[in-house]
Amino acid sequence: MPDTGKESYRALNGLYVLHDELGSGGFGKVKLATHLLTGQYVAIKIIDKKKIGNDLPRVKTEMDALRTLSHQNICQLYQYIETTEKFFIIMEYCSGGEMFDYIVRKERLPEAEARHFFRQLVQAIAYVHSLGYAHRDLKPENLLLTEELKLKLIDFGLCARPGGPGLVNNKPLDTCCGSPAYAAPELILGQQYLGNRADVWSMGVLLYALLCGALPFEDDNMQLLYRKISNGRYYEPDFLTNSSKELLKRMLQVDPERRITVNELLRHPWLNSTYQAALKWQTIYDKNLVDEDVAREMAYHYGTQLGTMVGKIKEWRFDYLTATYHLLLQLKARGEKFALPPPR
Ligand SMILES: O=C(Nc1ccc2c(c1)CCNCC2)c1ccc(Br)cc1
Repeated sequence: MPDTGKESYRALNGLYVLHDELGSGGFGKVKLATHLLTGQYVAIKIIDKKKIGNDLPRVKTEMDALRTLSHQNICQLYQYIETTEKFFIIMEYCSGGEMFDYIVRKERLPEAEARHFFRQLVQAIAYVHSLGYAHRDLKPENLLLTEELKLKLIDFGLCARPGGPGLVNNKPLDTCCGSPAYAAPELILGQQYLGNRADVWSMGVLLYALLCGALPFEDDNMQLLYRKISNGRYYEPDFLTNSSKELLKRMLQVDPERRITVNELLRHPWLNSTYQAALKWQTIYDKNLVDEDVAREMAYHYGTQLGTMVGKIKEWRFDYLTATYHLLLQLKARGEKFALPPPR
């Protein structure tokens, strides 16, 4: 009997039910699924080991990053299942879909709306860099939106990690990666580059896309595209305000030494105008703090003491228990009732 695919999904039996496909990335497909115990939607990235071959290290890189990163603007890892044939990466479902589709639908965003999203991206990247990571593949397809139009960063398959091949913070990196249209000049020229500064360039390309509904550097011919990026000259539509033009100029500096840094970005007037609170980039989550209401509901369901359940949650094993905790916490944060069935 040919493998209907069902067999290789048996690791999900009783835990998740799969629904339609949400997208297929470089690594495999992402499917919508239901987490059975809570009835909540999740996104499951399914990676076939045979198909990724020697790209396996990128999956490990992403998993290491996702285990460490926990931030309000980063798509949360819930659970990770490895079988002989597949990886199942169970993630937060972002029902608003990709930022790419959002921009296409609206053509371009008014400055205030672009600011609403860009502030969240800067917060996510400031947090990622503070832990010594660089994302290195920033593009609209890797920015997802929740129902409440919160921004969530995904796809750390190309990120540079601390102590990896060439550190991130002000240490040279030499692996070329990411999507050319968003890639920094120093990166496409194959020079050694700093992950943090390359991310700022990509964020500049993203800000241009948000504000203009087009890319600053575009050409079907790869060589011509590379030349445009290396020259760093781009069209400034008349509808751009002077402050937007000034910020784009600071971000799309060909010389990484002259490019604005993330720390300067956090304080830039363009990001902070019309907002009282300065950008708070730190994570709102504390791995040592477990929500007691959620833990109590889980202790009831699993028939354990509250203290025992809190201890189990704090192990952060990214198993079904971790997924259940995050999903109940999300329900509580949305002010919805969260209850688990009584112990069997
Ligand atoms: O939620 C995700 N994608 C998604 C959610 C909703 C929609 C989309 C993608 C686009 C397809 N149309 C429906 C709207 C998602 C979550 C995590 C990862 Br990794 C990759 C994708």
